[in-house]
Amino acid sequence: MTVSSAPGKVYLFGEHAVVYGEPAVPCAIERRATVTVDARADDHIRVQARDLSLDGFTVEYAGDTAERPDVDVPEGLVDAAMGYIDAAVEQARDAADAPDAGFDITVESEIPLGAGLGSSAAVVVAGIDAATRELGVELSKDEIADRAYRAEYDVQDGQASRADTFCSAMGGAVRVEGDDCRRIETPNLPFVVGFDGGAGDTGELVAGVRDLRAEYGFAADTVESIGDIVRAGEERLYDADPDSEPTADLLAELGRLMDFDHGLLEALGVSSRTLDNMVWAAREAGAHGAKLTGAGGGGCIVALDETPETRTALRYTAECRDAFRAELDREGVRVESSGDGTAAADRGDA
Ligand SMILES: Nc1ncnc2c1ncn2[C@@H]1O[C@H](COP(=O)(O)OP(=O)(O)OP(=O)(O)O)[C@@H](O)[C@H]1O
Ligand SMILES: C[C@@](O)(CCO)CC(=O)[O-]
Ligand SMILES: [Mg+2]
Repeated sequence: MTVSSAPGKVYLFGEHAVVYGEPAVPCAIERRATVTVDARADDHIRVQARDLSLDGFTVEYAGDTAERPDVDVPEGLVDAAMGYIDAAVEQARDAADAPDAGFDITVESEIPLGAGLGSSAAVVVAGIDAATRELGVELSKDEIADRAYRAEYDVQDGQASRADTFCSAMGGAVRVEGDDCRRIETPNLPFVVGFDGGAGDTGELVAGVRDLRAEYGFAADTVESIGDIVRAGEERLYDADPDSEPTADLLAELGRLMDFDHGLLEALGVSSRTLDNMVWAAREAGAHGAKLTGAGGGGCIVALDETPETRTALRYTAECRDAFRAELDREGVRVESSGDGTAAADRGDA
């Protein structure tokens, strides 16, 4: 049995525009998806995903033929869920040259689904890590990030950037521009997350921006302007001392750019009334800046505030279901236990 976990993320800025080759800066946060994988003697895949709905479900199938004895959730949801896990299994089989490998898989997660915190990337990254280790293959973090990207790309019909999967695999703050992915050192940024209890469909939201961009030059300009915001923000990050607390100037400037980014995302049609209300509640509470994170449509906002004020204000905001401080995760994917159940040693970066 092998257990691996991987973190979710928030976007400091750059989501959506990153799909069209602009840079983005996502940051891994200390909320994890944990995937337990047990090799089977046959080629069946059995999945338990209790967080996927209120009831959770179990699916067992072999090859392409789904047999769903215990399913009590809508079929579309099952298909959506199985897409990411299937794709992770395919990547692991390919990496280990074991096309007929079967697994019992359990997914547990602290990351709300479809809420902009990268639950899909975390599940895929942890799943590929656990399944390949279970087959005796140890991939570097870079290889896991690459295979996880291919899995998300397939499930999202070619509409995915490398940002979420690279960030989840490597941990920390990262910068992604097309195929160029790197870690960047930043001071500890005081992220506060507000969650409206809802979700957005990443594929649909990305398709909406793609259509707007194709129809209107000014929508394409808006996407480019998001890239300009990221370029301005990263200059400030490179100037900052990663080993010190962020200065008031840095927080003020990053916050201003986050506000600007949210305005442009709103213009591109990916915000919602509840996300906007949480953004305004955070700003009025004194946050340096606030924006939606991830695909949008519903789910989470991220604000910058080193005090408890924003969190408290969000908790008193009607549209907000949950508000929490999100610490930067600097570790990325990690193995929790493998083989005989002993905690495995840390693996170095590739
Ligand atoms: N705990 C889980 N168990 C099983 N599947 C999960 C779990 N968490 C996420 N997933 C898979 O990820 C899908 C959600 O991915 P989606 O990309 O739509 O949202 P997200 O990754 O949470 O947000 P974003 O991409 O905006 O950051 C779910 O439909 C499911 O297929
Ligand atoms: C909306 C998007 O930019 C981020 C989703 O978390 C899509 C992607 O990068 O694949
Ligand atoms: Mg996702």
